[in-house]
Amino acid sequence: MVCKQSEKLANVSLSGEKRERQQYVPPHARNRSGDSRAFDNRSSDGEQVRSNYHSRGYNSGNSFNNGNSYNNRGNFYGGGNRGGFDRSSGGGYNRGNDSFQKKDNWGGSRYNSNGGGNYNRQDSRFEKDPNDPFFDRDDVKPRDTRLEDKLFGSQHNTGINFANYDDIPVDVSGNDIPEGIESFQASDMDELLKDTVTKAGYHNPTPVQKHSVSIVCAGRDLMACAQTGSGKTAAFLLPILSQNFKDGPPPPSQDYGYRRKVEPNALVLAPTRELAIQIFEEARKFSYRSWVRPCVCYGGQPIGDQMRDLDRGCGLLVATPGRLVDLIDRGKISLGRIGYLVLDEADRMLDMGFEPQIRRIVEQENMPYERQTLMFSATFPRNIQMLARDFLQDYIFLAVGRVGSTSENITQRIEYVEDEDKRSVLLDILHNDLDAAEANGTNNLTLVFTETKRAADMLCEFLLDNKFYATSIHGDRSQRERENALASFRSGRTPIMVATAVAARGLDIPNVTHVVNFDLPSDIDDYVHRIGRTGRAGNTGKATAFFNLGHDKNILKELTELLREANQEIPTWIAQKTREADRENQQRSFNKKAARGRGGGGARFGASDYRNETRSNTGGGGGGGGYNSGGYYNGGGYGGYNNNAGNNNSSFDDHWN
Ligand SMILES: Nc1ncnc2c1ncn2[C@@H]1O[C@H](COP(=O)(O)OP(=O)(O)OP(=O)(O)O)[C@@H](O)[C@H]1O
Repeated sequence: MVCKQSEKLANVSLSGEKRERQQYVPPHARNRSGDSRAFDNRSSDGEQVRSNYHSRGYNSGNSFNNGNSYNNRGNFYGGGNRGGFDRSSGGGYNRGNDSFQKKDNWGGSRYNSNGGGNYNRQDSRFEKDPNDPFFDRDDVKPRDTRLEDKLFGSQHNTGINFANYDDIPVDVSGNDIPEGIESFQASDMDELLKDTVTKAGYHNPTPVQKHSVSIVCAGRDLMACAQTGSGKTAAFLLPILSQNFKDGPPPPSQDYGYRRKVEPNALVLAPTRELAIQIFEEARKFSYRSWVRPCVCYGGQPIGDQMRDLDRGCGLLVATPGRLVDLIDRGKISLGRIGYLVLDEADRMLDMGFEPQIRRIVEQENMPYERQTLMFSATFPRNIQMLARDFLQDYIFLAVGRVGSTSENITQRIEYVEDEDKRSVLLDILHNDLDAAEANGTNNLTLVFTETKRAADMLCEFLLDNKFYATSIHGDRSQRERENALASFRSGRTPIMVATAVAARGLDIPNVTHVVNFDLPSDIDDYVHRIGRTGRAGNTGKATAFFNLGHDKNILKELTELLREANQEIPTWIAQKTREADRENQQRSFNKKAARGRGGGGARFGASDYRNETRSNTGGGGGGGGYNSGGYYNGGGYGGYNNNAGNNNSSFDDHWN
């Protein structure tokens, strides 16, 4: 089906001459003098546009140089002492300042691999100020106003509906659930972190943060599910960093020599490179002035650069699974000191086929059994709950709203559009967006999703031919191109980005006011994540989906449920199309969704803590026995599941086996 659609797109794109394509005038713009407002605002002729496209969209390398954050960080920490092997220059906190000398043993004076950041600048900007509330704390670096501007300068503003998050019902289940925090300031979080949180403009915690801070600080494992854009990143970073700040840096490794491994204390696994970079940037922000030095490792970039950066110290590592395995194989990283493991968007990692790598990282390396494990996503299908069973111990399940639901901050519209009309309808939408942006004087961004990489490229080309500034992001583009495209979109230079699923998860881009599903995904969870790129942090957004029975009938029922649940308008044609799709579905012998364990018709799997579902289904009792994931850990049997079942007095057994 996808192929068919691509062919159709190809026909439009390739068969028409360029001039012909440029002659397209969308219906609402007809009879106007000059139909090229999309570009006319910026450029007066088509040729210029094309060159603008190259300089703005694809080749604008400048802006995302800061994506290579570890290179930039040379400016902030240690001023380019990349080697880190040089004791005299690479050490953490080796300044002549008394209060810092005390700590020179923990900052990683050799290789810095205990997580201490380098801090050896002889610069008056970095001298401690006696009026600083943290003056007496040896583990807190002096302020750096330039870095503050960089980290906290462009805060993401929360929207008018931010307070409404508190109205979303919260379901917390498990043993001995700690009380959620009321506010960051009244919580037990480390004082330095409280200060940083305020600098970051976080005045009130979101519901997922209220609970996760107390749960993680209480030393518990957590499986958390909350709607897109509701602050899950800080929900895991804040308690981990707070605990790290309180615990102080680990003792230096006894292992000296050039083969010495980097031993982070916290590991965050993310499915995509861009998401890993984004989490890393958040970690950098929240670890400001602390001993924790975050690093990021992901594919598509020279591994040597990443290894050198790791040598400078790494307390918290954000990584994509493939690159992490590579670094482990090269003997660069040891997981022997991991105290916190986070699987962000774990369901997506499994969809992408990362399960073997994840299982290897978690089960077959030397990761301590006594770690805390946290899993976060807006959706939790069956396969991910099974992973939770294997990796988490006596965990608390936290759901803010129904698992897999969409935020009411997003106004969703479903349009019935045949394939051959999609481009024309899209142009109408983009013109309307442009009108709205002009009227409001805002810089609105529109994200358009296609199903295939080829379709993304062709649609981007088509938009450029129609004088819209657009760029594209997908897995066939080089990492540099991907990062440039994202930076160009983020900055508003190309306010339209055509993307595949690679941009569906986790990306937090302010001003994305409209998400268009040019092609609907086949999985409803993907739809939830895609539209979640707008309407974040209490801001409002729009999502439009092009639906047609040829492609999308499998998703229709779940889509309708989702719309109803989020109080969205349900178009009248949907009832009729649902009946048609039902008739067809009944005739099909194989139901893909059922194969994935979603269960047709009723509530989707994972709508609540699965342990409870199982308990009520089986009548409880049992416990223990059951699952043994293979005994990678000393003492036989990864005890999490058995433990959990036993403590809960609930029964996982037959359901999981
Ligand atoms: N307590 C808070 N106060 C103000 N802003 C916040 C708060 N928590 C998070 N934010 C902001 O909200 C935005 C969305 O947060 P985040 O990216 O963590 O959402 P998410 O739940 O992980 O979304 P997704 O499911 O798409 O990954 C970010 O810009 C973040 O800075």
